[in-house]
Order: sequence, then C-alpha cells, then structure tokens
Amino acid sequence: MADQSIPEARTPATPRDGETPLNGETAPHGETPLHGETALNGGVRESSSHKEGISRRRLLGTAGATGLVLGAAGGAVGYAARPAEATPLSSLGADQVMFHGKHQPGILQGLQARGHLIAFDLAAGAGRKEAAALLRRWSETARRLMAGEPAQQDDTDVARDAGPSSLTITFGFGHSFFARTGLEKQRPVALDPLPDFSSDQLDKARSNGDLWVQIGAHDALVAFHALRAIQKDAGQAAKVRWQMNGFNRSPGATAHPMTARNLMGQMDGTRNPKPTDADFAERVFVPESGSKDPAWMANGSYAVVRRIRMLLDDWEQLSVKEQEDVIGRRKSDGAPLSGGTETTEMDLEKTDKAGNLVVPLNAHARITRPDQNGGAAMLRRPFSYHDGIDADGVPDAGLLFICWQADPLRGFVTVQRKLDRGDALSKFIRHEASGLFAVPGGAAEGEYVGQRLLEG
Ligand SMILES: C=CC1=C(C)c2cc3[nH]c(cc4nc(cc5[nH]c(cc1n2)c(C)c5CCC(=O)O)C(CCC(=O)O)=C4C)c(C)c3C=C
Ligand SMILES: [Fe+2]
Repeated sequence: MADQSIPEARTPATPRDGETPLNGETAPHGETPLHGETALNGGVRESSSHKEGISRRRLLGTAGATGLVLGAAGGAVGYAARPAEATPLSSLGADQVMFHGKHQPGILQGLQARGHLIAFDLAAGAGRKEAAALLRRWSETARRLMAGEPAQQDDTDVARDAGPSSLTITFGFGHSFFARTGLEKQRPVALDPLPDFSSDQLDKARSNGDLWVQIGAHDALVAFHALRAIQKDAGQAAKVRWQMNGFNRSPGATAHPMTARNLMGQMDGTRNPKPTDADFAERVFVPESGSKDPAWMANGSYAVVRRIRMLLDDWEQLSVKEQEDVIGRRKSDGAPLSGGTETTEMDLEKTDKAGNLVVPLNAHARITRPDQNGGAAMLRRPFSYHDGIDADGVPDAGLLFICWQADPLRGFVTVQRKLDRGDALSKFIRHEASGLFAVPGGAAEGEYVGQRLLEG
C-alpha cells in the first residue's frame, strides 16, 4: 500500500520550518498503536505552553494516568496535581504545525481528522482598512492556536486540555473581496469566476465569498475551538456567508499507513502529486517571480472548493465490480484494474480475453490523469462530509473536494470540463456548491497573512 500521498503530521524532536515536505524527508511515526499513521510533514513540532504555564504536552500525559481522577475533581486543579512522569496516551495531541513559513499551513499537511470551512463577506461599510485589521487578528489567533496557546481574548476553553493536534488555519480571498476593498488592480486573473459546468447544481448562498478560512485538526474540539475563535474575531468586520464541516479517518484507525477512503469506500488520493515530484512546487504554488500573478501571491496557491454530494443510494446498488469499473481501480486496495498494487502504473491499453479494455474508457481514474489532460494536475486535499439525512431518507453526504494548484484554469477547470462531458462517476455525484480562493503565501515572522496585498 502506498504511503499517504499528502504527508501526515508528526512530532519531531526539534522544531522545523514549513518546508520539509518539499525536500522529501519521510518520517514514519508509528511509535504507538494509538497513533500509527505515516508521518511526513513540514512545520510540525511539539506544542508550547498553555496560559497557566502548564504545557499542553504535559497536560496530554494526564489523560491516560489520571483521566478518572480529573473527571471527578474537574478542571485545572486535577491537571496541576498530575504526576510529571505520567505516560502520554498518544503524541497526536502534541503535534504542531508552524504558522509562519513559505506557504500557508493546511496545504501540504496530511489529511486531518476534522475540518471546518467557513466563508465570510465583509460587512457593509468595511473596506481595506477593516480587512487588514481582520487579517492581522486572524493571523495572530491562528499563530497562537496552532502553537497550542489560548486565543487572544475570551478563550472559550474548549481546547484547554488538548495539544494543538496538528491544527492548521488557512486564509484565502475570493473574487468579490477585491472590489469591496478597492484592490481590483491586485486581483489575480486566475480568480476569474469558474465557468459554468453543465452538471452543476450550485447553491449560490453556499458558494464563493469575500474571505475563506479552512481549519483542520486531528481533534474535533480543537477544530471547533479554532472555528469559534475565527468567527468571534470577525466581529463587526465580516459576516458568515456559509460554513461546512468535514472529517477524515482518525490517525491510528488503520493498522498501517494507507491512502484514505471516501464515503463511496474507494481509496482516494493515490495519484496525488507528491512533494518529492520534480514539478510538484510549480504545479501547486505560484512562483516567486516570472508568473502572471501579482507579486503578493508569491508562494501562494489557488484553492477550488466544491461541495460534491454523493448519491449513495444509487452507488450502493452497484456490485463491487461495477463500482470498480466506474473508477478504474480495485475497491479493496486501490490497484488499477490493469493489475498490480496501488502504486502500479495503470496500463491504459490492456484488454481482457474478449478484447475489451480492462480500464473502461470513461473510468474516472483514466480520464482525470494528467497525461489525458495536457498535463493538468492538482493537489487534492478533501474532507468527507455528512450533514444528516434528508426527509426522504437520503443521506446528505459526500466530499468537500478541495484542490490546490498554481493555476486553476490549467488544473481544476481543465479536468472538470472533461468530467462534465460525462465520466462514469458523474451519475453518482452532484456538485452543490463551489468556491475559488486566492491563498497567499505564508506569513513571515511578524507579518500577517495577506499583508503584502493589503499594505502593498
Ligand atoms: C475536477 C477534478 C476532480 C473532481 C471534481 C473529482 C471528484 C471525485 N473524485 C473521486 C474519487 C476518485 N478520484 C480519483 C482520482 C482523481 N480524481 C481527480 C480529479 C477530480 N476528482 C484526479 C486529478 C485524479 C487523479 C488522476 C491521476 O493522476 O491519475 C480516484 C482514484 C485514486 C486516486 O488517484 O486518488 C478516486 C477514487 C470522487 C469520489 C469524487 C467526487 C465526489
Ligand atoms: Fe477524482
């Protein structure tokens, strides 16, 4: 089985900056059965101190040894009384992603168990000045929470006992942001609205937005804590336009590292570009110079967000063989139908005894390949979602498809145009919401995200 195609977080002995994945370092971290996923991650380190000076990492150690006592005694008194040598249940909570770095966090990190997406529109009367102040507030909140520290003010205590749990907070700007702030001249051409696709059934109210924030963590409370802090920080400057919640497999749930599965049961992410690929950076990130993008987008990326409902009742009517023909890969292990293992190159020409192609012409994994789309590639980093069951008994579930690329026209749009003409999967999915956001490069120490745009 392949390693996670996007690196997974870990707890290294020493702090590192945010660039590690691009140099290809791998660091398996199956130290404990509770946390046995592949680890290969940039900008991850142990958490730092909490507001009373008790480190979150030390607090984590209490969970196994004194959980019952804490439950009975309640709160900080119990934590203070915890024996220093308590054995941590897992290092997962202590894993920390660096806020500052070349790229924003939340792009290169492995899939996180919990995710929240939230889009805001600037409030009436709010412009560039208010937006700059908001991004400054948000950046400081992100830096603190990702370091395992409480929010700047009125912390809700929701994440109090936990480490940062690989929390990442990522900020992006939508097309409408630039007119609202008088920054039209700085708007990248790449942010031009996505074309309409014939199969789209988009809900405008749950699409786009002036500002977009992606939150991910391996702990649901840590993720919610961050969501709430981001919302409260918005204050009078911006109002929520839409919000979505997602999830992925918890680290340690599988006995050994493997590509994640989606709610259709397929292994999804196998052929993601890898940080070790020679052309990875140019496919995913805007270069520092020499592109048509404005300078403030250097080291940034474009996120396409699609809420894609899975028509699970229809999908689950299919036999496994039929499901495999839709994708072109085996359901059990993600191997191509032409044979081999998950990482074996797909043989597009292979035929069976009757002369039929073993990977059908309209199989999703065949027609999305870069070599079938003029080299179009994107880094897919999704969350699954489940928002309950409709009145007619149909699950409102699917994929919060998020893909990252240096150029959405060359990435998502090229491939989606092809899919829109009818891949085998199209019958079983429905695109219900959409967003395109310019995600600037990471903030340097002392900077906030988007500063070069807002103060440039
Ligand atoms: C426009 C881009 C894409 C959309 C939308 C999309 C939706 C979607 N995909 C799956 C499941 C799988 N996709 C797989 C591969 C794959 N998909 C895309 C693009 C879109 N998918 C690409 C670029 C690729 C990789 C192609 C390649 O490089 O070979 C696979 C196979 C395993 C893998 O490589 O990840 C699965 C499974 C679903 C369920 C879905 C919408 C809900
Ligand atoms: Fe796909």
